[in-house]
Amino acid sequence: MSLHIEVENLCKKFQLRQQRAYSLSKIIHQFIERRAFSEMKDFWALNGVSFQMEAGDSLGVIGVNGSGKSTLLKLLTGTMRPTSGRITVNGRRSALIELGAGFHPDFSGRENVYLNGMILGLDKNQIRKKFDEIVEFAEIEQFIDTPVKYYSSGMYARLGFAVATAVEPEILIVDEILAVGDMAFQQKCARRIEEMLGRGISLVLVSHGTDDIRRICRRTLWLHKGEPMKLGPSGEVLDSYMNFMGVEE
Ligand SMILES: Nc1ncnc2c1ncn2[C@@H]1O[C@H](COP(=O)(O)OP(=O)(O)OP(=O)(O)O)[C@@H](O)[C@H]1O
Repeated sequence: MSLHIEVENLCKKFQLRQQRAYSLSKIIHQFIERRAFSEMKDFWALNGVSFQMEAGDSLGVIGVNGSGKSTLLKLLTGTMRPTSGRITVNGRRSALIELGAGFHPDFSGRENVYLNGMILGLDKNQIRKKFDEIVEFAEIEQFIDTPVKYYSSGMYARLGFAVATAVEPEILIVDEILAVGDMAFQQKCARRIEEMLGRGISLVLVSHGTDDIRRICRRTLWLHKGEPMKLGPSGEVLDSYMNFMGVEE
């Protein structure tokens, strides 16, 4: 089996500006002397993450707010570079990590399908062939010629998901975004993802909805403050995570 994703000791450091806690007289003194009120501090958003994914593999990523999940996805999509470590992605990626990312608010749904499809690597003809299927999946026939700035967040997510999955990626990277759709749509997305996995794509899915991860993802990576806490079969990792969080299913 070919390796779709290889991540080795991945680290991402940010520089965080820290305001110094000073008295007012000190602040005035600093200001007069034109000295900085703040200093930069290193902050590791991701520290030593490693995993491999084969074709057809699925990885869930969980963790509390600020644990580094989105940072990992940005590194996987190539929109951010690691501070150290290695990341190799073999295959056409399609990412849904920001609501309506790549959508132009003033363009209609139809125009955005073409724009987005082209960004994701299809030509005009290929998009034309898939157009009806995309609109039908998104269930927004009635609004397809309306500028997307008038869409609800659910409609944005539907169209974004429909386009991102219609381009037949080899690697699908999905952030929390599915959570904005209603339950029926979430189930429809989950079914489409399962079909795609059956065809051999790889999936990285970030979700706070542990049910989705348990159902869809073979393995799960639990991040905490940027550190990999546990990586293994989803059931085991999710049980440890819930235990750690003190929540019962
Ligand atoms: N560009 C940036 N500059 C500085 N710090 C950043 C930057 N991006 C993220 N961080 C910090 O890195 C940490 C991890 O952020 P990240 O968005 O990856 O977390 P997350 O697990 O996706 O959180 P959430 O569940 O809230 O979406 C956070 O503390 C965040 O403040």
